Amino acid sequence: MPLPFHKDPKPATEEKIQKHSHKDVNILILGIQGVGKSALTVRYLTKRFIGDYETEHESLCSHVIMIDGKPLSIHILDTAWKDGACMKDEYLLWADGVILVYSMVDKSSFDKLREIMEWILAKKGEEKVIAVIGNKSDLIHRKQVSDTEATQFCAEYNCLSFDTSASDSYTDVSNAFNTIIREIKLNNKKREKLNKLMHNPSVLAKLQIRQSLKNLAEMKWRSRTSTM
Ligand SMILES: Nc1nc2c(ncn2[C@@H]2O[C@H](COP(=O)(O)OP(=O)(O)OP(=O)(O)O)[C@@H](O)[C@H]2O)c(=O)[nH]1
Repeated sequence: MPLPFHKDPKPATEEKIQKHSHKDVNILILGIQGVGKSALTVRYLTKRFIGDYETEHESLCSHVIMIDGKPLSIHILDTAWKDGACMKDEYLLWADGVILVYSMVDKSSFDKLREIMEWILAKKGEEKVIAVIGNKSDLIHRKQVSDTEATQFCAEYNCLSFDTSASDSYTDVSNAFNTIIREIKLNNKKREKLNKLMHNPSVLAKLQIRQSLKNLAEMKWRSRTSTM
């Protein structure tokens, strides 16, 4: 039976991920193997939890969702970890938002987030919406990551934070994704406004004058200190 959303069965190629309109929302999902990246994506887009997912390749899932009464095209790039090979600059460039997933029952998956986050920051990714999802909250008896650790991490990197169970709660999963998507829309609007402003000739002229005055003041200050 065809899935009620477009899930590309082949690996997501660079060409494919470049095609989307700037009004669409592009989400990159990262995290080590087995944390539930595919389970979360499928749960959000189809409401279903299948249990077994293809793990070899990354895949691009495209879907039109209704958010706040309006349709919106979203594209989710569900990556395959492969020792971090999925941390590709072009993926980050493509994304409007990044979701980092760890499993609450695997401390090493949480520890890995710091490395991923540092890579994102090194590539100036802080302009994007970044969210952390702690998945498998249904396995509370096997929990290895405390709430304090997760809260501290998200506060340190100023990112959104969610707990989910892809297997048990569609509501938690959809709440996490919808909140992230709303944040992305807001962020994209702000960036668009700033972009327009920076291309406005009168604003550009004002900025150039301000820079020239600053340079002049610096020159005066330097010549005064060299004669002292
Ligand atoms: N109990 C429980 N199991 C889950 C949950 N989410 C995913 N799983 C299971 O965890 C395993 C891995 O899930 P995937 O969605 O394939 O994880 P992934 O991060 O996409 O893994 P890779 O594709 O290998 O990178 C599967 O057996 C899922 O059924 C959850 O919330 N609770």
